[in-house]
Amino acid sequence: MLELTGITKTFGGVKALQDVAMSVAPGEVRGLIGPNGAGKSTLVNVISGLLTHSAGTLTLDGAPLDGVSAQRRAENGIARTFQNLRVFSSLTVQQNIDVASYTGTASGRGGDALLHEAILRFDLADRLNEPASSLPYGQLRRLEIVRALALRPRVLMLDEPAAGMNEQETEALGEALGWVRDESDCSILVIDHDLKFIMALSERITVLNMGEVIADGTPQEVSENRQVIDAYLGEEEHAA
Ligand SMILES: Nc1ncnc2c1ncn2[C@@H]1O[C@H](COP(=O)(O)OP(=O)(O)OP(=O)(O)O)[C@@H](O)[C@H]1O
Repeated sequence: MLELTGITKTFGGVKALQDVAMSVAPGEVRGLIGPNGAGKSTLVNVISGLLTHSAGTLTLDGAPLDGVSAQRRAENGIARTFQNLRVFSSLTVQQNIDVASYTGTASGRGGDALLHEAILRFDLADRLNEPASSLPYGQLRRLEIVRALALRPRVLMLDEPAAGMNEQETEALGEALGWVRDESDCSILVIDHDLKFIMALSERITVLNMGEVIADGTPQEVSENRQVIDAYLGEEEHAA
């Protein structure tokens, strides 16, 4: 269980996060949505240890993460992808995955069979021996996710995985992530602006606005929440 209490992050005078509380249960998919600048990426950066929070506490399975380096957190099972792609373009797809496998704790969670299945589900099996630089954009994004899965994470954080994908690619991505949700005990925290995608995938959703949590609930609960409609969804999405 990943647990955040009172998380605050300031950049100079800007309060990017204010008193944020959130928990992600084992195996749960939690969506994180909100308008541009709401603090979503900052929150993922704080959880992964790229940024140090200004106040509050975060724990993984009861153990405090405060002061634990980003690398250590990754070794302890917190994996992530970035808004901008960060694969090793001169290595093959397989090598990219292997590097992550060696880096991970490989403590037995998941196992090779699960990783093999992930390569199939994320539609990379035909491209394993090709350099990552030869992959089209959608496949590169999927490679990033499989590489993160190769770390055998307990918590996988995805920062806008569907960004730049067409409807078909987004649908396929949603199906593959649904498989991760159903077949592994890995929790997923996913940011995206594609509401159809996020509503279908997430069991619970946290909504941030100007650094504060304004709603936390099932997709249906948050889509009917007046504050969320006013701050982010708008009447049209609500009606849809
Ligand atoms: N390194 C930084 N230095 C100064 N301000 C920052 C920094 N990173 C983020 N901010 C500010 O913190 C706030 C939250 O930004 P953040 O990128 O977390 O929002 P977001 O919800 O992820 O937005 P988007 O949906 O556009 O990606 C914004 O006001 C942003 O300008």
